[in-house]
Amino acid sequence: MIQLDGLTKRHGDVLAVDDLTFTVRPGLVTGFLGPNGAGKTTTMRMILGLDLPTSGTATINGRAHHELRHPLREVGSMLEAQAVHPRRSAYKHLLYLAQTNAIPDLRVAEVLDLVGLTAVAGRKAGGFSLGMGQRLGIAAALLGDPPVLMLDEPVNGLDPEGVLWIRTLVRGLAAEGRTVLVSSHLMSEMALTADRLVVIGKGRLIAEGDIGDFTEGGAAVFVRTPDAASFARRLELSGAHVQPGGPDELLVTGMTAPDVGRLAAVEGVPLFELAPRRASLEETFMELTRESVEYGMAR
Ligand SMILES: Nc1ncnc2c1ncn2[C@@H]1O[C@H](COP(=O)(O)OP(=O)(O)OP(=O)(O)O)[C@@H](O)[C@H]1O
Repeated sequence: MIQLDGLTKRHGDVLAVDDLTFTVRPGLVTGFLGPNGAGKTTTMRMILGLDLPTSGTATINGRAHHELRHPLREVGSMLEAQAVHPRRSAYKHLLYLAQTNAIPDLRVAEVLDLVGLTAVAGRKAGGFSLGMGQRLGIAAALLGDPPVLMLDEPVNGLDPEGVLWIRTLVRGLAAEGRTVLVSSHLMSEMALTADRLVVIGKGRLIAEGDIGDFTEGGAAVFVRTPDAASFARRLELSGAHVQPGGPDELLVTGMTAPDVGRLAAVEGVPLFELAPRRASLEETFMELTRESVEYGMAR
């Protein structure tokens, strides 16, 4: 479990992270979302003890990072900037990490296999493609078989096969009962990967909840009927909100699809289409972060 309590980081005039309090639970993938500059990386760096908070605390399974006896065995991470010596082979890189963290040498071969790098383990990491570099970063994160994992934008720049691989891996790690925090600005990706979302903007918590909560809020009902104008008036009299669409089309909010259908039946209105529409995660995210993005652009 990762627990943040009033976590705050100030860089001069910039409040990069502003009083963040939330919990990342085990057994789930938690997506950490926010527009560029929202403070995701800074938050992850503080959890990992790489940046000191101005105030507040971040703990991993109840302890601050500096209190962890074998950090790599308690939390694995991959931040955007990869610290790999370019002339060192993937195998040597992982072996060095293992030996400095009291992890058995044999585990290196295991994680290389897990991420599909066994065949290129002897090659210099400097010559790796982006996708291979990400796999090596993940191998390092998994080296200590940690119960907690944090990945900063792991799918950035990957091809579809790489994206699918990360998605499957991350879901598998959570299914094993691990705590998994994944940052991203790709809402569509999080919709497929995450169970829960924490959304931040301007360093502040904007929303937190199960993935379904983010799409249900904007639920609407699409209606196609030749009596659109009169049915719209009837719907509004019943308390729904109606937006006209194309010819014969209505978008109804504030009423469920079965209730719209029942009202049409009572009124004798022919329906050619009646379909619940969930707001996409992308739309909900844009709506939630509009203010912080505008603020960001005005700076
Ligand atoms: N070392 C630093 N010195 C000064 N300002 C910083 C420093 N690190 C981050 N910031 C600022 O803090 C804010 C949050 O940055 P951060 O990198 O954490 O955001 P992010 O959500 O990870 O964004 P991105 O998706 O663009 O990486 C930004 O305004 C950034 O410019």
